[in-house]
Amino acid sequence: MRDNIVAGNWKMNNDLAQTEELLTKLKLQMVKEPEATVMVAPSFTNLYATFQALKGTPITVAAQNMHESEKGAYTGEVSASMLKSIGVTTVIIGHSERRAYFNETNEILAKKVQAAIDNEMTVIFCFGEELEDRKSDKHFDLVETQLKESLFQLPQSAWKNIILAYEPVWAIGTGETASPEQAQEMHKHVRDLLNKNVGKEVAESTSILYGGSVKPNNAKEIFAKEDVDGGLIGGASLNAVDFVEIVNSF
Ligand SMILES: O=C[C@H](O)COP(=O)(O)O
Repeated sequence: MRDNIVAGNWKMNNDLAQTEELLTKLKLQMVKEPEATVMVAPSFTNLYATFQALKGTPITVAAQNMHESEKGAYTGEVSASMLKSIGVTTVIIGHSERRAYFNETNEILAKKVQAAIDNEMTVIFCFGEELEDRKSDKHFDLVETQLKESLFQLPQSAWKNIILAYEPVWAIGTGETASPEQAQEMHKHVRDLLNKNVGKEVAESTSILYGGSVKPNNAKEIFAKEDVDGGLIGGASLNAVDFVEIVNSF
């Protein structure tokens, strides 16, 4: 039995006052026992306040990124132990925006994942193809390479702390979602890859989220697919009513 998960990635949005306002609304709207594990990922400056505000609620807090080193001269970076010191034990790694704008390669991401696992953190690992890759029918191979080069070196025991998030780049923030069938097709491909490269148990137990323009009006249909175990939500997670409606789509 896999966990259903809905995670809101707030990206570089909301200052402290706006974060507090959103948290107040979320706490009011969210049902006490949601059908899914619910997470939100605010910016670094709002992590501590978010963690404190959500204590005692069913919503957990994730960071949007971390550095692969434990400490040192890496100006502007944040380590796993720093996150853990404020109670944050989940981190998004490999988001396409990090890959595209901050040159995060599969190799760097492998190091980040390893550092997170060494620190007993949970990783939401993002991967997905660009439109060009899909048009030239390379999307399955590209995703295989992303997973192979960043994750398949992990021991089986690490996989209980890995959540996967398939995010086709062409569907992020564009209003264009992958169809539920396209999402299911890729998720099934990923589960087959897990089966082949890691093992049957991991393939069956790893949650694979879909991300890319998930909204209240399409979440139900996407989440209903057999191999889709929830969503990583960008834009719609900034609105408490929309986000809660997505969470309630299971
Ligand atoms: O991390 C979330 C994804 O990038 C999806 O963003 P979006 O829902 O705004 O398309």
